Amino acid sequence: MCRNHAPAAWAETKLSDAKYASELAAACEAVTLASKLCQRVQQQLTTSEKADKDDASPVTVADYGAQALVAWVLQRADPSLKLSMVAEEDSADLIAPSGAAMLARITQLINSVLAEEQGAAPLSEQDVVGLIELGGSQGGPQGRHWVLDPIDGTRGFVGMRQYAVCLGMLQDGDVVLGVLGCPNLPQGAVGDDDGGAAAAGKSSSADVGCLFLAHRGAGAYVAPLSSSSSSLRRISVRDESDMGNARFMESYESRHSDHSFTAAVAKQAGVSLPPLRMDSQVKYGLLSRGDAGIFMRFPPPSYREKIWDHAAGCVIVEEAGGKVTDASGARLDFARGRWLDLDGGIIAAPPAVHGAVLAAAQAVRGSKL
Ligand SMILES: Nc1ncnc2c1ncn2[C@@H]1O[C@H](COP(=O)(O)O)[C@@H](OP(=O)(O)O)[C@H]1O
Ligand SMILES: [Mg+2]
Ligand SMILES: [Mg+2]
Ligand SMILES: [Mg+2]
Repeated sequence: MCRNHAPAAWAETKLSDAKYASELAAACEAVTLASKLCQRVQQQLTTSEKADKDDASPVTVADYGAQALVAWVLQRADPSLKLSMVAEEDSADLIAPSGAAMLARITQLINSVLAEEQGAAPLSEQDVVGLIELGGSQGGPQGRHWVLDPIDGTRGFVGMRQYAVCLGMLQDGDVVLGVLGCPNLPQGAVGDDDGGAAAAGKSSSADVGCLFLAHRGAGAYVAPLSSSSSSLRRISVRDESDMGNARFMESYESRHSDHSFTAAVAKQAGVSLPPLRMDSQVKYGLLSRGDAGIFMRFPPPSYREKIWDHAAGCVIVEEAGGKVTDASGARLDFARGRWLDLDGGIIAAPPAVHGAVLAAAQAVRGSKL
């Protein structure tokens, strides 16, 4: 892959000379393009463009469209390499006869974005199916695998709240790049007063839409989603250990993360501020930017986490100086395939706070056994 594709703004950072500079540039372009498709769809989503998967989670034309567009950009960035991508969506429902109308609508959407944003020739329905199917890799500890959640927080997307396009790059078992496109997130700090409005995806300001990115060893950054190549700002987690000032974040949906359990952990740890409840990996972005101090996720015991729900967010938090572990304090291991087998839940926080939250979670878990 040639090395001259890094945006000019990167010269100001450690990124232009970084090992995976051109891959990061491609990832940012892919996420930005997919985010544009999502923004178009969110305003005009109709019920016929949603389907419920077996686990009752929704999938929309935008999930499929974003996955195909990310694969298209990555493939084009390096046509000589066979793309290995571990992505959430598959083509099964689209190639079934009942999926014909949805496939036609997705192809039309992709082609309008490609024509307007890239001046590119239209894709056929078969091309679109092929791009979506590139996401079927099993990942693993060797070589390079892109890790994609085309829309994380589909419930938030459908409900006009927060969502994120999430792309990571796994190299020999380590997530070395992460990019999050967050079209509904205010660029300014999400403070105590506007937390609820931001969670709902509503903001009084025009400055909405953020791109978070990180390169292992070269830091974490944020830029406006609309002009990500011109202004990058380095970000870091909060430097504060006072639990009285700490705010924690968790899923908007209690079925994704047990709100009563996190409330008990917060109480045990001395956290008194109410939680900020938001959909998607936007929460990892907010932690990395210092808007909130703690992220907790405690799904039902039977739930198995997937790597695309955490890969990009995790490297961004770590490069912003934060710590991300499961409920037994182990780092998350993204090299085991499509699943992220971990113990109990996920806790992310600055190092000065992480230990106390982990101890509190273990105490609450112990008391419930
Ligand atoms: N019962 C469950 N428990 C925990 N997580 C779940 C879940 N059902 C779905 N999820 C996952 O939670 C993700 C959203 O996380 P959050 O709650 O932070 O918004 C979903 O991502 P998708 O929206 O990409 O499907 C999905 O993978
Ligand atoms: Mg989903
Ligand atoms: Mg997800
Ligand atoms: Mg998703």
